[in-house]
Amino acid sequence: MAKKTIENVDVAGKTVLMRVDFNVPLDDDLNITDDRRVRMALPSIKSVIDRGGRLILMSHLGRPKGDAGDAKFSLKPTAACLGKLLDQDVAFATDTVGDDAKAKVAALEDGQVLILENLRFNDGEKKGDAAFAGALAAFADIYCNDAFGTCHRTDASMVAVPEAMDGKPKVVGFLVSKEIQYLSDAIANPQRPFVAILGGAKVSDKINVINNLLGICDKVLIGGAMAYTFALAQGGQVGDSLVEKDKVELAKELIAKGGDKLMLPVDTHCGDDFSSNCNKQVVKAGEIPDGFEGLDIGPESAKLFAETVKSAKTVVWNGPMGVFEMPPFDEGTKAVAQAIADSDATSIIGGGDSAAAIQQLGFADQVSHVSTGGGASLAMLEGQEFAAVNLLDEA
Ligand SMILES: Nc1ncnc2c1ncn2[C@@H]1O[C@H](COP(=O)(O)OP(=O)(O)OP(=O)(O)O)[C@@H](O)[C@H]1O
Ligand SMILES: O=C(O)[C@H](O)COP(=O)(O)O
Repeated sequence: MAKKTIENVDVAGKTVLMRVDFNVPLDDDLNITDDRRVRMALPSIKSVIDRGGRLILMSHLGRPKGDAGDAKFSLKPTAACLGKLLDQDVAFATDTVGDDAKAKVAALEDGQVLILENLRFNDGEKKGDAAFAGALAAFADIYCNDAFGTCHRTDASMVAVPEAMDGKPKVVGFLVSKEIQYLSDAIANPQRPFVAILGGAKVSDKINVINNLLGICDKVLIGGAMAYTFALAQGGQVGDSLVEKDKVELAKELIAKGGDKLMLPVDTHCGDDFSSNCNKQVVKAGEIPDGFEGLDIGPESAKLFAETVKSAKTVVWNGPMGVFEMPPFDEGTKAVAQAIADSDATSIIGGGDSAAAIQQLGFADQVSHVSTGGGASLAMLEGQEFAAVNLLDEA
């Protein structure tokens, strides 16, 4: 069902409390190493301030545990980053619902922006605490959720805060709206052939995604380390590869359920050490010798996967095909990314690492949509519904 968006509400002279996902990576000097999540929230932010609204942004950063105030979890660098992107001052409150936040909210003028400190510095955020939510809700006239990466969470700012703003407008931002449009439409109304490519480290992270997509897709291609658990399930030899022995039975069930739909690698690029300059060899899938570990899909698999992608009308990709951070084991991931970039299919890239890979390889502009959500995009591909979105106003 379509949700009311931020552009559907009159914000002039009003205070908007917007949940964003500014959970950005920081280096040791607290520089933001990838500001994509801040940039992707700009359309909603601008929509409010350009129409004379007063904007309070709230987010979490990382998973602080009892270390409130620790600079490595502070949202302060995002205020400077956003200020540069907007070319205007962005105020920063050193707390969430304390004296500094209250004073800065009261001082906000039309067209100005304030960022509150990390919501998770307050225990109430993860607990969904009503008093904490009530204090945040009291700041504003309008609630907006533009935090796609956090939509699968039921933290206070995602659920209890909009619930506490009963009677006031509760809307989605442009980013959440766009992400849902791509990720849920791909599943509900895919143009066929619909091909999913799943990789990454663990089968256990993606069991529900594989299960759900096997019911919807025409082909599900499996790469990454999780392919070795499937190889083991087929009675193959996996040498020293990363495997999840307790998931072998489940892999057998998925192989049986998938039939021809499930495509596993036919060869493996392996090495005798987890490093770029190890001794390498390409072997048939399930024939990895002792002393070697699988680090990428092999060239035959890359070709097969690329051909399958070429014939697709919809492609969803989550998780790299190998250890793409360590050349030459980035070749399988590159081949798949290149095939997606070359294809005319609607292409959706989900997951933190696949998004990073497509960016790193320079193909981000040649795909239809790169999700800002890791866990949230997986949850959508599993077919989950989000309480944080369901409770917002209908259009
Ligand atoms: N054959 C392999 N052996 C060991 N590690 C591998 C292998 N193939 C892929 N990986 C690693 O898996 C990691 C990515 O897996 P992950 O499941 O986290 O992917 P993702 O879903 O795209 O990302 P995220 O979890 O951040 O959303 C990468 O760091 C990559 O190096
Ligand atoms: O990076 C993410 O996936 C989101 O910001 C959610 O973070 P979380 O997994 O710590 O809730």
